[in-house]
Amino acid sequence: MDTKHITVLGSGNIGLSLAKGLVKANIFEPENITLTRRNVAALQPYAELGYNTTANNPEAVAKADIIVLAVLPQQLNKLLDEIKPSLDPKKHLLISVISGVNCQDVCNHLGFDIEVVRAMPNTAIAIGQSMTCLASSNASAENLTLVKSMFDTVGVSIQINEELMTSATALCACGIAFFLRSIRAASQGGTEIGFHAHDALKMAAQTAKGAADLLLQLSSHPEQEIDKVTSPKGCTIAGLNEMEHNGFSSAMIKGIKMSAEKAGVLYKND
Ligand SMILES: NC(=O)C1=CN([C@@H]2O[C@H](COP(=O)(O)OP(=O)(O)OC[C@H]3O[C@@H](n4cnc5c(N)ncnc54)[C@H](OP(=O)(O)O)[C@@H]3O)[C@@H](O)[C@H]2O)C=CC1
Ligand SMILES: O=C(O)[C@@H]1CCC=N1
Repeated sequence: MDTKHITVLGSGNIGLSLAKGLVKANIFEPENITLTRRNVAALQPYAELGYNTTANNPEAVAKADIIVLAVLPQQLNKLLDEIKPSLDPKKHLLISVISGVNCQDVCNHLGFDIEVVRAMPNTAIAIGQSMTCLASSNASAENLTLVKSMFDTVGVSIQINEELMTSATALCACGIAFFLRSIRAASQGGTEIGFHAHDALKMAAQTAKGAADLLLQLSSHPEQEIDKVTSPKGCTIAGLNEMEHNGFSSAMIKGIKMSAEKAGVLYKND
């Protein structure tokens, strides 16, 4: 894989996180990655690390084997118009991390068929801990395997049906923000009951990591693990029930449904 050249068109939050993750996983050298954005000066720290940086999308496409589309949904059509003359369906594989845009939407806008794999990572990709969902309606099995092997080096990936990609966006890509907010809220509670803010945050984050690892390593169900914590007449069940009376689970479920709804219309509304 490291003999290939990968170009990230739209090197913002997720594009840069992906590039950093691929380098950290040792499957690409910065020299084999080109990063683009219009405000190319903002990429100077990456140029100093050996990445190729440019504002010239067609040039960046011409030197790539794999092209990652990582602009906002509302920025996509303009980008596709710009790179269309440089795209070669026989040479290029597109990976789109853009929410709400189908593989067919990309081909329709270009006016020709090109293999597109949709990937929905989250920002933990920068440290090799992403949950990434993959889907395609037109990529070869070989290219899907290639993309899966790439994303498996920067976390865990699964292949899903394309119609579930907006749901995957809500649960996994937006989801990391939901868990971060939960940890922040727990730390705020911790400060109110006596811990300095930096200690409370560290304690809350490690507690959350332990909870996730209990489920991942033991393959157990959350309620099974919760039952082990809630002593009869104890303080855990008192706190948990208070949270539920205030809509804790309901708020998370409603938030995820709202994000999925929004993810489904991000492109269509522009
Ligand atoms: N953030 C996240 O956690 C995730 C985001 N996504 C998806 O990834 C995409 C990007 O999101 P995010 O990284 O948050 O957004 P950002 O705004 O951080 O990144 C988008 C980048 O695209 C650049 N850009 C815009 N137009 C062009 C262009 N014509 N040519 C080259 N670069 C361009 C912008 O820089 P400049 O203005 O300088 O050109 C910017 O750096 C979205 O479609 C989102 O749905 C998917 C999964 C997770
Ligand atoms: O908030 C957003 O729209 C993007 C998509 C998933 C994560 N961030």
